[in-house]
Parts: sequence; C-alpha cells; structure tokens
Amino acid sequence: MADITPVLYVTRIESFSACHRLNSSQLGEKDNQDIFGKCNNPNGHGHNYKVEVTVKGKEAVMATLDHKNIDKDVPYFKDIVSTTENVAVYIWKGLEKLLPPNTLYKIKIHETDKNVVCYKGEWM
Ligand SMILES: Nc1nc2c(c(=O)[nH]1)N=C([C@H](O)[C@H](O)COP(=O)(O)OP(=O)(O)OP(=O)(O)O)CN2
Ligand SMILES: [Zn+2]
Repeated sequence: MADITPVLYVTRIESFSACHRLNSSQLGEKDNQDIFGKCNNPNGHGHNYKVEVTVKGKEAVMATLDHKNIDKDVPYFKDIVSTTENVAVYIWKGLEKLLPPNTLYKIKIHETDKNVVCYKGEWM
C-alpha cells in the first residue's frame, strides 16, 4: 500500500520598511502622472511592508530591501516599476535561489492595510 504523507505549508511573516515612487522609465511625465496618480509624486512615499512567505520547509529574509529606497538602492528595479506585484516577484526570485527545489509555495505582501499581493511563481 502507498504511503500517505500530509503536505503542510508553513508561513512566516517578516516585514521591511522602504520608500519608492511608481514611475516607468519607458513613459513620459504626463503618462506616468495619468497612470500612477499620487503614487507618481517625485518625492516618493514610504511603506511598512508585511511579507508572508509560505514554504514546504523553511524561510529566509529580504535584507536587500529593508530601509532602502527600492527604486535607487535595488538594481533590479532600475527599469522595473516598484509595484508590489514586482516586489513580490523579486522576493520570489531571491528566495527560490536559497531554498531546495519546489519548496517555496507563496509570497504574500501587505503594502498597506488595503493593498495585498500574492505570488505563487506562476507564469501564463
Ligand atoms: N496594482 C497596484 N496598484 C497600486 C500599487 C501597486 O503596487 N500595485 N501601489 C500603489 C502605491 O504604491 C500606493 O502607495 C498605495 O497607495 P493607495 O492605494 O493610494 O493607499 P491605500 O492602500 O492606503 O488606500 P487608498 O484609500 O487608496 O488611499 C497604488 N496602486
Ligand atoms: Zn507605494
């Protein structure tokens, strides 16, 4: 008879504080303002991001982001807009390299109390 093993998902919640500005280097000033509105303010703004990492094992930390200006201090975001969706993919790519294959399950980021993004490594 085949063994039946329960699959458990373990979630750790970590946080980091960072500032950013939603602005695409591929667009002009007006388009950036129209698309990103107040989040395109040149002065930027900050968040206390809460990150939930779910693995089938253990986790690691995202020190490259904490107390940083995401747009200026993190080379990955030189030509990528620092939306929370893109931050989630960035964290996924970083953690995936540190963990055993197929153990990372889900990244969930609370940018604000109202904005929550989830990424499960899927592409379409
Ligand atoms: N799809 C996305 N939309 C927005 C993102 C994002 O990452 N992905 N990010 C922002 C801004 O960074 C912004 O700081 C979030 O602010 P905002 O939504 O304005 O603020 P709150 O969640 O506090 O709620 P509001 O009631 O809307 O002010 C915007 N959009
Ligand atoms: Zn923001």
